[in-house]
Amino acid sequence: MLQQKNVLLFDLDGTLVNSAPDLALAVNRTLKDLGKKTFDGDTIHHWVGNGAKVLISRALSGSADIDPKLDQSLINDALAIFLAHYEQCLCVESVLYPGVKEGLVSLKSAGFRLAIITNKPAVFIQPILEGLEVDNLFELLIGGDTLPQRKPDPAQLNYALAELNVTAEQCWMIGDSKNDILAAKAANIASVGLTYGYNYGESIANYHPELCFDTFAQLTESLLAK
Ligand SMILES: O=C(O)COP(=O)(O)O
Ligand SMILES: [Mg+2]
Repeated sequence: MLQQKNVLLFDLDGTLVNSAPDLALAVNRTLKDLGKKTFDGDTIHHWVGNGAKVLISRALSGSADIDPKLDQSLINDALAIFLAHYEQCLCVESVLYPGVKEGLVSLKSAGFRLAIITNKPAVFIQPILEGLEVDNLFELLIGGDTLPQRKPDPAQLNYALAELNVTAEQCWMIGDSKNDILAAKAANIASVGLTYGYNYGESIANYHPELCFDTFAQLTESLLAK
């Protein structure tokens, strides 16, 4: 059953790239510029997953639950400052998770078509892939601002199906967050949960992806298995 699917839709942050340290660096530089309290990396890590605006709104709220009284103009100013800082530190501490580069290369050589669907702003995808030397493997890059909707909405996944001219049955959506699994289910795409990334401190298995792996090497091995 696994080998009948030949399209792999990958989430980026927490799935291919451990990007939380650089996101935390940019968040804290932003908070410092605004004269606000900064946070440790572990706290910020739990706020990653819904794109840049939600991340900075959580940081301004000091909580995963965004303060409904937050001023919209403060959010917009903080977002602009954050984006400028993040652009300067995309690959300072960010690394591919173990087994990702070898896994992607062998999956592509085995005939799988690869795409990225992330909630991260699209402008950062290519520079990060270049910085980590995996930029020539993907056919399609979809960011959190490519469409008005973001995961867990299925719109980015449905858009990918149309762009790649494939059916939902041909694809796996592979991610670390409930947003990936919920979007996949809403698009009728089978999903794989990876347990090492960012899921707000919760087990990804709670969202019932079809498959679950603890390492990228295990994922690669399963997909390549006859
Ligand atoms: O940057 C984010 O908020 C999440 O990005 P992801 O969708 O690649 O996990
Ligand atoms: Mg992710």
